[in-house]
Amino acid sequence: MIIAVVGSDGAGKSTVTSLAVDRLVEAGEPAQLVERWRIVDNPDYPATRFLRPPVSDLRLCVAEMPNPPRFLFLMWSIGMALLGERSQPPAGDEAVDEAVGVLDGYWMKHAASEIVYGMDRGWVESVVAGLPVPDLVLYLRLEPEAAWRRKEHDLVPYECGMDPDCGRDNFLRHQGAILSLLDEWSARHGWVEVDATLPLDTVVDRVVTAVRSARATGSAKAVDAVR
Ligand SMILES: Cc1cn([C@H]2C[C@H](O)[C@@H](COP(=O)(O)OP(=O)(O)O)O2)c(=O)[nH]c1=O
Repeated sequence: MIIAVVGSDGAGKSTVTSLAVDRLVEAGEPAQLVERWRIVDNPDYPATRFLRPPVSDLRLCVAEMPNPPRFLFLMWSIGMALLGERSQPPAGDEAVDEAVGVLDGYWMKHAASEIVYGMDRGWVESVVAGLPVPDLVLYLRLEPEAAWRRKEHDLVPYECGMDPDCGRDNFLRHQGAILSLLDEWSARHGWVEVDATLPLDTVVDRVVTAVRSARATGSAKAVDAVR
């Protein structure tokens, strides 16, 4: 089962996903955090051994890539994180149904961002349609102003319309455009919106509840549980 935690930059994807998975694992539940950079220097992913740490350098290299290679790299890396693990049980194994991969981000924010950077929207949407469809998407929704307050001192140009100075106006403009696309996809694909301005504990609780409910009852009922 695949559950994606998505949202624009600063919405809390990494923080919330990591805390939610920790909580599930501590409770003995078969949840696994899936994020793209786990494929680096990790023997569980033998086919990605050509990638070299540190991840901070890889991130810089990605930002320097031209499109469409950059977008394709981002989709390739999350696809590998999801599907390329050596220890994955064979398809059809019961464990496949039981295990929950909780994705930090998946394709959504990057696809939106690359469309804002000028990629053809129809082409981007066709590419992501070829990736595994999540059983549930939890959309941490945060307005750009609130994201700016969280991230003001921790920004990279990629998050700010490639403004090397990471200025406020460019951040707000770029993130506003990303949010519009995410809102549209959320409505179209039936994502479950979680108010990311709620206290962190509450947001984590909602994600944990949704994962448990999805495992126990199937994704449709998990949608009701989190609402
Ligand atoms: C979840 C959360 C994050 N933060 C901070 C932690 C980080 O410095 C920053 C961004 O969080 P992060 O989890 O990195 O967001 P994302 O992965 O969606 O880009 O916001 C808060 O201040 N409050 C919160 O409730």
